[in-house]
Amino acid sequence: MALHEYRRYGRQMVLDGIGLSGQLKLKKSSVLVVGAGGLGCPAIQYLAAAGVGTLGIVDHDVVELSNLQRQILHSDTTIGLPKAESAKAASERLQPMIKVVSHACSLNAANARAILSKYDIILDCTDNLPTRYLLSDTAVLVGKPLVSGAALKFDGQLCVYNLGNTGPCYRCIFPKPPKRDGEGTCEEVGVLGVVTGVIGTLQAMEAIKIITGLRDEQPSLLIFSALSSPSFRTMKLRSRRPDCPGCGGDPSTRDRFVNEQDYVSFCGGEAPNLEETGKVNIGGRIKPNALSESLKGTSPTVIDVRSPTEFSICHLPGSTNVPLSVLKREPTAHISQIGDTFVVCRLGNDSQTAANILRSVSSDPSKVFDLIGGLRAWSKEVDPMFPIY
Ligand SMILES: Nc1ncnc2c1ncn2[C@@H]1O[C@H](COP(=O)(O)OP(=O)(O)OP(=O)(O)O)[C@@H](O)[C@H]1O
Ligand SMILES: [Zn+2]
Repeated sequence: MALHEYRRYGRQMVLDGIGLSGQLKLKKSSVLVVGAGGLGCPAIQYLAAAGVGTLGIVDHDVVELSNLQRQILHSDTTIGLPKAESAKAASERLQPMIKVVSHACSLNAANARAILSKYDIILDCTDNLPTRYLLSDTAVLVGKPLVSGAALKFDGQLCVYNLGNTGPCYRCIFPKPPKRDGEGTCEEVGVLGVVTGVIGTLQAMEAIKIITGLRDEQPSLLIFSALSSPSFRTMKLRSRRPDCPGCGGDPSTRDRFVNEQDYVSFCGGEAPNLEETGKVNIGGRIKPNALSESLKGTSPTVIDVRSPTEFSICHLPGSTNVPLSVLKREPTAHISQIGDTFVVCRLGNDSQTAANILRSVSSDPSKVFDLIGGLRAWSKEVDPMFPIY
């Protein structure tokens, strides 16, 4: 190591358990961060600063304004650029001596093995279940530990899978995709940036512990709830399930298992379009421009099924806030039996559910409409100044 490296890393090299040998291990190591979003940005930042020799960054998305509240390696000037490139440039600014490789592509069953096998440790900083299962299966296949993080609203989770190639994998703990009742993605239900910061930073911590040999091999799941006291809880995890298709059985068949998996449909596929699945009683769906016309001159019932918090940020003039949970309890109280009823939400999913419920109690279901694409589409197509997020 050069003199400037002793200076740069001195504060962590003096720590028992790190020392010169630990710093050299970090320098020789390579970590792949999948997802350069809310979790990936803080993880990349600390791994780069700590001197991890090679960092790989996978992300298929581009930077958007709504990312900047938590995806701290990106900035106004990188909006529109691939996140993998934006994060690479930011980490190179932070630490010019390390090697950063960007993979601006979707990680899928066809490329996961080739990409993961180039690195020592994998960080799952993504936000969707198909990628979580794919990463877990592939990490087992290529024999790498997988440091997995998740964050939503005020809560987060952290777990290291396939630790020492003997620890449980994601499928051992979640043989079926975990149900998140009434919950959605960060985009749907929100997340506090600091929560992703906490979990992403802990993912970097776990990676550093594994590289330097400071991590024991006891599998555990850390649960973080910013609004609870205490905020951190740790649960010991069971060992591998012998019948787990991801890590149990004959290793020679695992490659085929990954190739044959349809990860998206295993996890329930895309958010259902109720109209296509035949669950909408009649075709009472309306596009933003048509709703805009319908609102002119008349004063129909407009029900906004978002939460009161979301409603207080912005809403259509004359609309009434009836959160979906309230509407489900007493649908008849909110239906206009005379004129049209228009139901809106943010992205157009909850309003479909709500409209369906209202149709089932309406004397004329053809007068109940839900706004396609929600208020997000309204802001794009009708009113660009509408401050939806
Ligand atoms: N299979 C995948 N291949 C590559 N990148 C992925 C994959 N799955 C998820 N990602 C990336 O993981 C990141 C997850 O981060 P995060 O949820 O904070 O960002 P986001 O999706 O931009 O957020 P929002 O939900 O607010 O739009 C995203 O940048 C996303 O592009
Ligand atoms: Zn398993």
